Amino acid sequence: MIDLDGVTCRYGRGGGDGDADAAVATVAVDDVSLSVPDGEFLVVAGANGSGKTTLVRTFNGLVEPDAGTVTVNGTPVDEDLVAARSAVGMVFQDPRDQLVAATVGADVAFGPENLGLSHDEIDRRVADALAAVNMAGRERERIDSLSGGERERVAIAGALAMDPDHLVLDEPFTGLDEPARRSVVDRLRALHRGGTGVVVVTHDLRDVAALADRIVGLADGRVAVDAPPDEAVSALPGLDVRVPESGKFASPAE
Ligand SMILES: Nc1ncnc2c1ncn2[C@@H]1O[C@H](COP(=O)(O)OP(=O)(O)OP(=O)(O)O)[C@@H](O)[C@H]1O
Repeated sequence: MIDLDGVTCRYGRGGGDGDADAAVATVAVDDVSLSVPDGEFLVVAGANGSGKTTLVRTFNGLVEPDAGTVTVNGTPVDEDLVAARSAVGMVFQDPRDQLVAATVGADVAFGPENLGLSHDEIDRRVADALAAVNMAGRERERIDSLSGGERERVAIAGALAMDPDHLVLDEPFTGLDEPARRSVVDRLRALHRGGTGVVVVTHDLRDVAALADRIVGLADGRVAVDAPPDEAVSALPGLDVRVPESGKFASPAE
């Protein structure tokens, strides 16, 4: 469970408290309280600059709030960063920011190696994580030989190899063609069914609306919508969020 209580994040204070500094501060996240239960598929939607990335980066301490608290499984994130980062896996907007090794297997193993696990356990986690993104047995392939969709799936596998309770993906469909988008959506559906909590950040709901248990819509750093998809749909276009054309969401069952 991820819990946010009164979280506020600012940029650009320049390290001082004077009026001049305050005048240039951007409030990216403004007094947000939110709980993300284990196993939930949550979509965080909102226009560019509404605070989505900043908000989810507080979930595992990549961004430290200026006010408020974030706890993961009951422990404040700033008291145990390792626990928070083990429980909340993050896949960045551009997988190139995240892929660190030359081959698929070495890349996915990077996180578990830093946890000090045994070789057998690392191998098992890498194999399981690659299977979960439909890339079983491709450990030896070079990252630079992969398509954009495959790189995205390797980035997801790298986060999964940490065995997180929640997987957070920031704009996972950017730059992917339709088959690659569908493949990533299929993987997210399967992960959710397997019990992993999934948080997807997007300004375009078409790919994930049918999977969501709940949609949180941000506007100017505040929660403007917090509802199941069918209820959220009427409010979201007002937040400059692209919704499926029918305005209705398909059943996630298939
Ligand atoms: N490192 C930074 N330094 C200064 N301002 C920042 C920084 N990161 C974000 N901001 C500002 O904070 C606000 C929220 O940005 P954030 O990236 O969290 O929103 P977002 O909804 O994820 O946007 P996008 O969809 O464009 O990624 C914006 O006004 C942005 O310009």
